[in-house]
Amino acid sequence: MSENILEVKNLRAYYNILKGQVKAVDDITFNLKKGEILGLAGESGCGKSTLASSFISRKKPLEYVSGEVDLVGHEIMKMDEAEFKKLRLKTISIIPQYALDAFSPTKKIRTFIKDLAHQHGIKTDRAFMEKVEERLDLVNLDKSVLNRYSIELSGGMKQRVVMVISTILDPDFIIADEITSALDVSSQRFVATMLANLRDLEIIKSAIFITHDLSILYQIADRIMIMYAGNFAEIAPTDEIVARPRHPYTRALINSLPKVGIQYHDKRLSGIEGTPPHLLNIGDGCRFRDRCPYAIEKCEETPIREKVADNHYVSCWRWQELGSDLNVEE
Ligand SMILES: Nc1ncnc2c1ncn2[C@@H]1O[C@H](COP(=O)(O)OP(=O)(O)OP(=O)(O)O)[C@@H](O)[C@H]1O
Repeated sequence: MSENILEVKNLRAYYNILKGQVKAVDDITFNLKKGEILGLAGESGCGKSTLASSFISRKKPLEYVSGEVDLVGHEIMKMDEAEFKKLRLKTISIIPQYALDAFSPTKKIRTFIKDLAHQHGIKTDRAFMEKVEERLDLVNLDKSVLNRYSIELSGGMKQRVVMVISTILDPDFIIADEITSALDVSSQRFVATMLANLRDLEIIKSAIFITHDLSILYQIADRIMIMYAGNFAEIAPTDEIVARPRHPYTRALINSLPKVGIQYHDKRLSGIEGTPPHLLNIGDGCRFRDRCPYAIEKCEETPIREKVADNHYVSCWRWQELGSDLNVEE
C-alpha cells in the first residue's frame, strides 16, 4: 500500500463568477495509495464535489488556480478536456449519483450500458457483454437486469448497475460521489461493501468515497479526510480520526454522531451550531473560527497543515494544546 496513485499538492480550484471567486477548493494536499479507499467528508458546500470534478474535467466556471495533481504519472491540472477524455474509465472513473434516473425509462439497461460504452469508444461485442454479465454477478445482480427498464430497479440495484459500468475497464482511481445518499440504510451498506469488494478483487486500484455521512465511511474507508468550507481540516487513518480527532470541526462531527462503530457512553450528542461561511471572495484565517469554541486571535491567520503522527495531518493552530479527548464538553 505504499505506491501512490494520486498526489495532490496545494491544489486551488475556484469558480470564477461575475461577483468574484468562489474559493471552493483552497490549498488541498493529500495522496491516495494503491489499494486504498479514502473517505472524503464534510458538510454540504465544503467543496467535496468540486475537488472530485477538478480531477475529471475542465468545465467553466471552475478554474484551476494553482497546485499540482499527479495521477499515475499524468499531470492532470495541465490537461485540457480532450486529454481528460482519454483517461476516463481506464485511468479515472466516476460513479455518479442518479445516472440511471437521467436515462430514458423506455430503454432497457442493456441499451444504457451499450450507449455509455459507445460514448467512451468501447466496442460492445460479445466479449464485452460477457464481462458485463460477470461483473453484474460480482455485485449480486442477475444478468436478467439487462432486459429490464430502469424504473423496474430499486435505487440500490441502479447504483450497482452504474458501478459495474463505471468500473468495467478496471480503473486506477474511482470517485464515488454520494453514491449511497439516496438509499435506505441497508442498501447503503450493501453498495458501500460492493465497492470495497471491487477494491479487494483489484478491479479498482483506489477510490475516493465522498459523503457527508461519517458512519458509512467508518465501514469502508482506510483513511478519512475532512474538508471545511473549501479548506483541508484533517486526514488520518479511520480508526485514528474517529478515536483521536485533532481538529475541533472533526471533533464536532464525530461528537454529533450517535454511533460510529464505537459507542461513546455518557456523552452529550451535540449538533454543530451555525453555518459555514460563504466562499465568495473569502479572506484569510481559519474558516471554522466563527463556529469554533476554541477560536483565538491567532485564528485570524490561515492555519498551516501540520503532522500529528504518521499519516495524520491537521490544519488548526491549537491542535497540540487541545489534545484529542473526545469527552471534552464544548
Ligand atoms: N457552478 C458553480 N458556480 C459557482 N459556485 C459553485 C458552483 N458549483 C458549486 N459552487 C459552490 O462551491 C462550493 C462547494 O460546492 P460543492 O458542491 O463542491 O460542495 P460539496 O461539499 O460537494 O456539497 P454537497 O455535499 O452539497 O454536494 C459551494 O459554496 C457551492 O455553492
